[in-house]
Amino acid sequence: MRSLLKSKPLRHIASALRRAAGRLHERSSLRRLSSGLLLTMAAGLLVPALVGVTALTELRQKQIDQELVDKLENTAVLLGSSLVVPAWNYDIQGMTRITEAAMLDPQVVRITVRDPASAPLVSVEQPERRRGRSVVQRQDMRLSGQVIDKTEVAGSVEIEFDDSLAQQQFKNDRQVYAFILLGQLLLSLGLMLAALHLWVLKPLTSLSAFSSRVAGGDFEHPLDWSRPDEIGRLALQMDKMRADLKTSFAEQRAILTNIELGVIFERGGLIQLASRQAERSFGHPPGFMSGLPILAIYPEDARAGIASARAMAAIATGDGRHEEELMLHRRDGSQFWAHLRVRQLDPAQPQAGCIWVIEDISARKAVEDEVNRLAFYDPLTQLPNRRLLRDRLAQALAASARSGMHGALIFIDLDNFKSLNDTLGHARGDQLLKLVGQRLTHCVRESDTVARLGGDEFVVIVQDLGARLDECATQAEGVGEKILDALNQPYPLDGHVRHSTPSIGITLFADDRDSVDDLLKEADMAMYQAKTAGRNTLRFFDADMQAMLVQRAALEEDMRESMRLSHFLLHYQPQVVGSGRITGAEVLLRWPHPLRGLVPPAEFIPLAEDTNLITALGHWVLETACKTLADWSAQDDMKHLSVSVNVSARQFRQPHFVAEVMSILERTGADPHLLKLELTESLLVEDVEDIVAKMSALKSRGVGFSLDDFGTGYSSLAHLKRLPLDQLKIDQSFVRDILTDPNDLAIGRMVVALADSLGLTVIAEGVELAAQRELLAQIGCDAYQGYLFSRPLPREPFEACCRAARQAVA
Ligand SMILES: Nc1nc2c(ncn2[C@@H]2O[C@@H]3COP(=O)(O)O[C@H]4[C@@H](O)[C@H](n5cnc6c(=O)[nH]c(N)nc65)O[C@@H]4COP(=O)(O)O[C@H]3[C@H]2O)c(=O)[nH]1
Repeated sequence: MRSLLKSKPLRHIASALRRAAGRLHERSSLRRLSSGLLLTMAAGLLVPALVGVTALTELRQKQIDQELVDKLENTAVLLGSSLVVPAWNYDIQGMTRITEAAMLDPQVVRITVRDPASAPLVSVEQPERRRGRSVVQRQDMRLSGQVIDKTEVAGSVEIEFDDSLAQQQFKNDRQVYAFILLGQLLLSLGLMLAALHLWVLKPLTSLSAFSSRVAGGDFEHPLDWSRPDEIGRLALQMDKMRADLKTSFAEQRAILTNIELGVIFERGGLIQLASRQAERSFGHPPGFMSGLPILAIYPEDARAGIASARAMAAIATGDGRHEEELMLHRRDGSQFWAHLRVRQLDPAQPQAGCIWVIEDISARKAVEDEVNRLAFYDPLTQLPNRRLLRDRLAQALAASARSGMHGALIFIDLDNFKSLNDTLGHARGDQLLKLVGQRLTHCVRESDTVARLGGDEFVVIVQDLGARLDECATQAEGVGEKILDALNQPYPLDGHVRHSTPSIGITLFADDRDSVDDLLKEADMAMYQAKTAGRNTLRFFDADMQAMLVQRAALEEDMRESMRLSHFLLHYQPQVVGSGRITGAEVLLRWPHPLRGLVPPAEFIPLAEDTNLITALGHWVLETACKTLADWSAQDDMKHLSVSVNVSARQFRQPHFVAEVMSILERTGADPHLLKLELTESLLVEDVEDIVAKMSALKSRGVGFSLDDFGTGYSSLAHLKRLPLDQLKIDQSFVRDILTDPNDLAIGRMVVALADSLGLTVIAEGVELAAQRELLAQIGCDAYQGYLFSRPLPREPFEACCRAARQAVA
């Protein structure tokens, strides 16, 4: 076989087939199928043909060889017969003629005639030797019959054949066989290929194109074939599959288009398919999500990496599913809350991809946020409320215990907010609270917490102020001062500028040993200390404050009890002109406490103001003072005396204050001209219109007004000019050092000058020394009040004092 293949034509065929096969191999799979079939068919035809040709040529070779042998033998016999007589006669010429005639056969190469003793008689040889094999035949020449009686050997003849002609003949035959074989092969192959192309390859090519169209999503064009054979059945089945696919794709698309969830099919990190809702959720036009990396749905910041890594890791290491709620990224860069569920199609084959189901939960989150906001935030200021504050404080304490860093809890209460709210109205009060919240937020870092406890109470948690207590205290004080300054700035409310001040209490924390409640209580107590210290200031908490607070609560209770039992008293302190003539008295409230003795008003008046007991208490003071006035009007030596009554800002701001005073005056029969109301400067901070109106109403009935503590507050000249005042009172803080402190003296002078310019009288309080009185007289002060003349006294001793003074002057 190998030798056969080495023959040239077959080599050509084989190499041509190989080339054809090679070319076919490079083509599509269908081409590979056809080249495979072609090779198989060629081999199937070629092998039996080669075997047949081989057998045939071998047979032919034998046949030619045999023919040569037969011919040689026949020629030898014939030649022997022809030469026997000449040989017997020793006729050389005759033998030569015969042999030369025999030599005409091209296959005969040599003829040698020998005598009986084998001596050559005639020998003829072709001049040119052939190249083939030599075959020699020797034939005895026997004479018998007609010439002699017995058989005699006349000699022998030797004939030599060359087989080259026979071999040539064989070659020619073989070529003919090869050409016949080749022709048959090519014809068969051609016919088979034509049949294969027509019946198999062409339909397969059409089916392949059809399946490519279906694979590309074209389900619309059916395969309209009617062939009864196997390929026809295959085509029918494929078309049925197309129809089924069309239906199921239509169903799938209907689901993907109408489902309210976003569905993404992802493989190898790329989005293969996205539902319409997914495209809508992410803000992509239809079809635009396919091909995008799945990471594109995550926000671009650092959380995205973490979130996506979390999802991938959970899918890879878990049971092939992952679920979480997180923010996802829209095409326009905005973000939305989503519930994300990721499932692997086949956990055994991660490369098969995942289904991502995305539910836009923005609306639900918004509701949750709203609920959360309502539960944890103050609706007015949008600041954390008490509940959230407690939670944040607990977290801050835990964090402080972990880090060893100190923090501070700052309690802020607005001074006089209640009266401001009452006089300005709730809308403006709310506006003020909002501004306070905003200012507080600007005073601290974003990580700190500003909360509103309710009313005018705010709390700030400041963290990480330092590892040392002193360092922390300094920092906290800085924050407190900043808050104090910020809240002292004027508040623009509906076109009017208002003022408000805070009292601030600060407590520090360094670990979680103190409970949330303890800390809040401490900061609250510190804030009260700030209030007691005169407001608009800040105080740190210390342990004594606890006791003080308890005492304060008890005091409030006692005060209510004393009011019920009418235990309060009025003391009268003389007001004098010149060297000692008493013109009137300031009534000063006294509280004889069953256990504590006489409690000074400086201790209980602020508490009465904070608890609003001052309104009832003030009413009682006014009524009692007016009764005294009425009593004195019946006494000749007392009827000229005026009475000054302290009126707290809260009391004055009562809407019915004017009516209340009128009604008391009427009821008691007191002369309004002898009643002087002492207002504090701090009253003038808010709603001057209302104050002017009330004062004017009372003034028109004869009631006089004195401005108490003048010089300590905020009164502006513009305000003062509008108030129907009668008197300015130089505060005792300026009188105390007026002899030694040039500033205090200058203030005294300024008050007198101001009073002159406004047409008011001036009274100095806290005059303890004659030198003080003299100096005050020198600078133009009209009246005096102080221990130099008398301490505040109960009514009877006061009356006795007045009478004694009258007699002394007389
Ligand atoms: N060191 C010193 N002090 C002198 C001298 N002369 C008088 N004082 C005190 O100075 C205070 C004067 O009253 P104020 O400035 O109206 O200040 C009053 C007033 O603002 C308030 N207050 C007293 N009674 C009433 C009241 O009935 N109603 C209201 N709203 N406040 C009152 O309590 C404050 C304190 O009253 P008090 O403790 O009675 O204190 C009184 C009086 O005892 C002196 O020479 N030296």
